[in-house]
Amino acid sequence: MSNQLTPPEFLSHLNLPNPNDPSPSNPHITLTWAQSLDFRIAGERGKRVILSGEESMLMTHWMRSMHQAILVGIGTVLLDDPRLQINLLPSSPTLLPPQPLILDPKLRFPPTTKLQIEWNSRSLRPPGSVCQPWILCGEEVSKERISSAEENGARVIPISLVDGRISPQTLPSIMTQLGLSSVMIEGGSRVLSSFLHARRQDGSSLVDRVVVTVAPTFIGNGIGVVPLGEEESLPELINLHTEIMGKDAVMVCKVR
Ligand SMILES: NC(=O)C1=CN([C@@H]2O[C@H](COP(=O)(O)OP(=O)(O)OC[C@H]3O[C@@H](n4cnc5c(N)ncnc54)[C@H](O)[C@@H]3O)[C@@H](O)[C@H]2O)C=CC1
Ligand SMILES: Nc1nc(O)c(N)c(N[C@@H]2O[C@H](COP(=O)(O)O)[C@@H](O)[C@H]2O)n1
Repeated sequence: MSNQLTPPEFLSHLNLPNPNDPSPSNPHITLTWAQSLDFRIAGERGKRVILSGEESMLMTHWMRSMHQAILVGIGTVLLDDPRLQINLLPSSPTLLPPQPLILDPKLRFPPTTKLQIEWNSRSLRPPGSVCQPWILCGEEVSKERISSAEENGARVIPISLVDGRISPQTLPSIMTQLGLSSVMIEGGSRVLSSFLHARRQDGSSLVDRVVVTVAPTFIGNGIGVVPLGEEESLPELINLHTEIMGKDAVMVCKVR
């Protein structure tokens, strides 16, 4: 746990909405990941790799605390079993974890995940220090399956799918309905790709900021930042700030 009481100053480049403002109509979207020098975010068959050093991992927890929600795809939940907590930050009643949102079209979310187990044992923890997992699934998921996930302690939000997926363009309105004004999207590969490619109706990027931690490591065989074949049409990024954090370089960018 860190003794540093405030987030790294360069995170002001995220340009987040004031948390005291009522939910804006366009919730803020930050896309973030940690990658190797060879554009990988995980090892063979999706095995989790710790790429971030101590300093940049701490920065990631600060970013989590600055957003109202944190979003990952079900692929990441099944492969990494993440906690999505802010456990590296000093304990303080003013530092709260973000609301976890899982994109899970078929509602595969198992009751054995750390996210679920930690929520179900919340009475053992300080109030507000753990959030209920909220799962966005397809409307066609059976009532039985939804009831079962809810009985296990998750909140399930059925929404209409586009090509079998939760369309990135629907996320802002879902977030507004849920009263969430900012989200940090942490991956994995397929989710990063669909949001990097996503545009608003006026042609601008759906994503407000991209924060990339680059670790001086080669992974070789592994999972790319975006799936194979989806690299060609990636948008151009405009660098707003680069911070050296320990062994890593952290870049805050805008999407052109
Ligand atoms: N180094 C890093 O920063 C991170 C690495 N990872 C790695 O990423 C890997 C998991 O990536 P993936 O298998 O691609 O899983 P993923 O986490 O991207 O989830 C993909 C699933 O989400 C569903 N989905 C719903 N809406 C979607 C949308 N709009 N776009 C894309 N998918 C949508 C898909 O149907 C699919 O089942 C793991 O190996 C994990 O370790 C994950 C997060 C961060
Ligand atoms: N910032 C960062 N650096 C890495 O090296 C990583 N492997 C990740 N992965 C992301 O963090 C999630 C797990 O975090 P917790 O254990 O819950 O704190 C993982 O699922 C990825 O989303 N991130």
